[in-house]
Amino acid sequence: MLDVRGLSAAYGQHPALNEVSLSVGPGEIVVILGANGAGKSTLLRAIAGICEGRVSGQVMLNGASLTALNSDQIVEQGVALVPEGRAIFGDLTVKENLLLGAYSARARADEGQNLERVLNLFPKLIERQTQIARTMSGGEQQMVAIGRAMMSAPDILMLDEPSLGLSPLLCRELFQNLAVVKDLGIGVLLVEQNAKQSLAIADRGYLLENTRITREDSAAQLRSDPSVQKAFLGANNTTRNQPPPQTIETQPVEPRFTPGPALPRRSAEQLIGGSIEDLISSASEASTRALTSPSSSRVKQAEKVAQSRLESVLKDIESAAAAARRQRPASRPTYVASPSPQPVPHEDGPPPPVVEIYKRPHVEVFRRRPSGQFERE
Ligand SMILES: Nc1ncnc2c1ncn2[C@@H]1O[C@H](COP(=O)(O)OP(=O)(O)OP(=O)(O)O)[C@@H](O)[C@H]1O
Repeated sequence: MLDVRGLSAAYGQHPALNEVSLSVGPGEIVVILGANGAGKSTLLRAIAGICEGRVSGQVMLNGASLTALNSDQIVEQGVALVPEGRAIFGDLTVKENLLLGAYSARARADEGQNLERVLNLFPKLIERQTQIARTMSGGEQQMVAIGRAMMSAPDILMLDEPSLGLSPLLCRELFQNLAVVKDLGIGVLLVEQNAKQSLAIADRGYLLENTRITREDSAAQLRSDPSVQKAFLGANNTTRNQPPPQTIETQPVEPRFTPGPALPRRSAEQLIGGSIEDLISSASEASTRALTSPSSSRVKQAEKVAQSRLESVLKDIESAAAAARRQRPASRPTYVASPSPQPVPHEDGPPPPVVEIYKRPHVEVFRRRPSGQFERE
């Protein structure tokens, strides 16, 4: 049983989650509904220990606290997250992606059994195990992402907008698969904008509005509630995919909760559960294999066509720029740099707020050589 008590998160001065409490039982599907920016992804990331902001509150799994643990330890305890956008390793094969999910000690011993369970859940992956993941369709990639999370043998599976970008047919298939995950006794915490299909398979749901839980109810009650229908189920729907109904605060905001210690950050190697070097050499091997496969001449042909299209677009841009230069007036206004940046005056009121963005600072770039090998830049 996952039990979240008073979970809050903030990015600098910007509160993203306020005193959120919820629970997910074994074999239960719980859906979180909310408009864009309500704090849904922050909630899942905070539970998984990967929120970049300041987090406070309690997260318990089967009575044990996860609050002070890092994300690897949280996976080890039995909570897995399928993040928004899937985040699979595109240059690795399907099987390599799945096996990366079994890096935790709790899953390693039963790797074979877990793989069998995933392939039973997604039979389409059986004959695709050696396929390079990025060459698969969006729906198939989503299966790989969920399969990878399932390889960690979780008690709780969290999914962030898994239906995003999928066709209606693939959406239906995805939600049917989640119902099978539930039948395995795994608790599912699902963030979705597809309220109709998610409420159809869910047991309970929470409404998250403007950083706070405003309602908890059975999925059946939520489905039949006119206000939920209006907001999330398409009846005069005006809020789905719209910004949350909050006014933008232009003054510094007082924190509305007591900040606790930040959850520990993780290195990239902790994230993937192995060394970057091993991952790169595995990616190199996969990519070399792909280039030397019988279809590689077709790939080269396609690359040539793309290259010549790119060159012709660049030529068009250059000639347009040359034409613009010829038409430019002889004398141009002179700009004098001001000593310090001044806020831009805003005709209708105060200037827009400054939004702080928190990102991981470390980026490494790898170049793929024509041979298919990857090298660090
Ligand atoms: N890394 C970050 N740095 C700064 N602000 C952030 C960061 N991540 C999220 N936010 C802000 O926190 C708020 C909640 O974002 P979050 O992604 O949790 O919302 P959401 O409900 O998942 O939205 P969506 O449905 O659009 O994905 C938003 O105002 C967002 O701009």
